[in-house]
Amino acid sequence: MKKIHALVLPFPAQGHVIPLMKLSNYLSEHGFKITFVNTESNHETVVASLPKQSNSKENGIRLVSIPDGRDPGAGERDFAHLLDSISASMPNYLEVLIREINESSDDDDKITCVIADENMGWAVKVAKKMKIPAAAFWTASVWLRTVHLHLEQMIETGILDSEEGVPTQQQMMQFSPDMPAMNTDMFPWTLTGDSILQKSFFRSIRSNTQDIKDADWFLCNSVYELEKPNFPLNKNLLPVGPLLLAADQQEQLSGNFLAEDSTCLSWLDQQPARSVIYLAFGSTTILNKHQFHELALGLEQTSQPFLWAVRPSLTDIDAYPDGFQARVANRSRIVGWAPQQKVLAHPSIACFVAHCGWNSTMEGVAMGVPFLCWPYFVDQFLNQSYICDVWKVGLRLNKNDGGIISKEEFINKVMALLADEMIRARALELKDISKKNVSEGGSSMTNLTNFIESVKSKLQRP
Ligand SMILES: O=c1ccn([C@@H]2O[C@H](COP(=O)(O)OP(=O)(O)O[C@H]3O[C@H](CO)[C@@H](O)[C@H](O)[C@H]3O)[C@@H](O)[C@H]2O)c(=O)[nH]1
Repeated sequence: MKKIHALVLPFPAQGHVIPLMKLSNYLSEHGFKITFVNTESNHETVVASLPKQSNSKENGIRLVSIPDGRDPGAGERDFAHLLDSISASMPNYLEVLIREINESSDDDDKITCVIADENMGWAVKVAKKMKIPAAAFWTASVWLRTVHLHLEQMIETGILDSEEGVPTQQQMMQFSPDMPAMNTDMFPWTLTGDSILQKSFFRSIRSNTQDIKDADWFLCNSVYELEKPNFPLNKNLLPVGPLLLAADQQEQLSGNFLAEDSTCLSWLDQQPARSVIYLAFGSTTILNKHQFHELALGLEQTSQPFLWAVRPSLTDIDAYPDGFQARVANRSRIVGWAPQQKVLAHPSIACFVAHCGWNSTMEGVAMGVPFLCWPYFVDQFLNQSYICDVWKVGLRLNKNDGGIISKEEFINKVMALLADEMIRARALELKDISKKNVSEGGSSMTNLTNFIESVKSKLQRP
């Protein structure tokens, strides 16, 4: 029988590379050979942060790269330019890569299936043109995908301007009677804080949503029970989440862009059960100096131990209050990049102060940890609404009139969250639901197994 060789293509951002790498680890352990395609700039960071002993070939995952089409030295955060150059140049680079691999391989080694991030929906078209079966993979909430699937309808009915996706007026939208109504000002592409980016983002969402339509399979990193009302609106979408790194598999690749600082795990071992506040803001959040300073003071004034992931680009290097680190040294750990999944699973963690990126949301839910929500942009406000209003496993932090989450607000909400037994109980219920889904016979696990079988059977057909 022909071996399955999947080419996996994430959107080139941390919150996309990680879940597709988790999926790749799983598939490689179930007989797939994986060629994982990064853009050239991300390739170096992913390879550099691999554990020294890891050998991606042995894992069955080969890391390769293609250009994203931007000039060398383009700004890391110039997302608008990135979105435009991806759609202009990457389809061609991808086609060339697939041809090169197939022409230099024997029959058993040719690419037999493409798994593309839906944010790279054009890759489904490339695969189809080359007569290769394709799966589309959605990395965010199904709720967000529902909104995207309604874009053309909202443009036709005049709710959205077709150029920039700006709502023509503020109004409440409800896509399913069993979901909360959302104000049009929560549409993620309008929450980028930059009109050029908004336009590119909207254009990219529209074309990707069209391009994925011919995919053979649709997968997402979610859990059926958590997003039930959205599935009837997302035909054929199979939830396979929460995707996690296997706790006992040291050899799995993480896809991190920064090296993990695992020294915090032994520090966590020394802390009392359910005592530590864990704070992490994903890969793109930026806190201005004033906000960061205020948060640090708030942390100092709670008497709780805390573990804070402060990536180098989170804030200015001199944003800490004078003497802060020395004053909190005996009850805190600050790391550049935490081994987040292991941290959230640790019994000493009491709560998760999170920016509500979808991966962090899924990981926190899977580990049964209550959330304090600090959304920054795009879909994170929708995810906050899930956490606080739908699942009821967390609390919101509100900004003051100056646009800042004050230290008083932070302290009050941390204390309220730690004392809230209902939230704690509900978080444990969701943990249980998530765990069942990814255990043998659970719906996510069954979907993954069926996907694998379906890919195999497609390859056997002449
Ligand atoms: O110190 C850290 C901080 C984060 N992480 C991991 O990094 C990932 C971060 O992903 P996510 O929580 O989704 O945040 P972003 O990186 O901000 O993700 C982008 O992509 C997501 C998925 O599409 C969107 O939901 C977000 O809004 C978008 O910003 C997660 O797996 C975390 O476990 C670590 O391992 N260590």
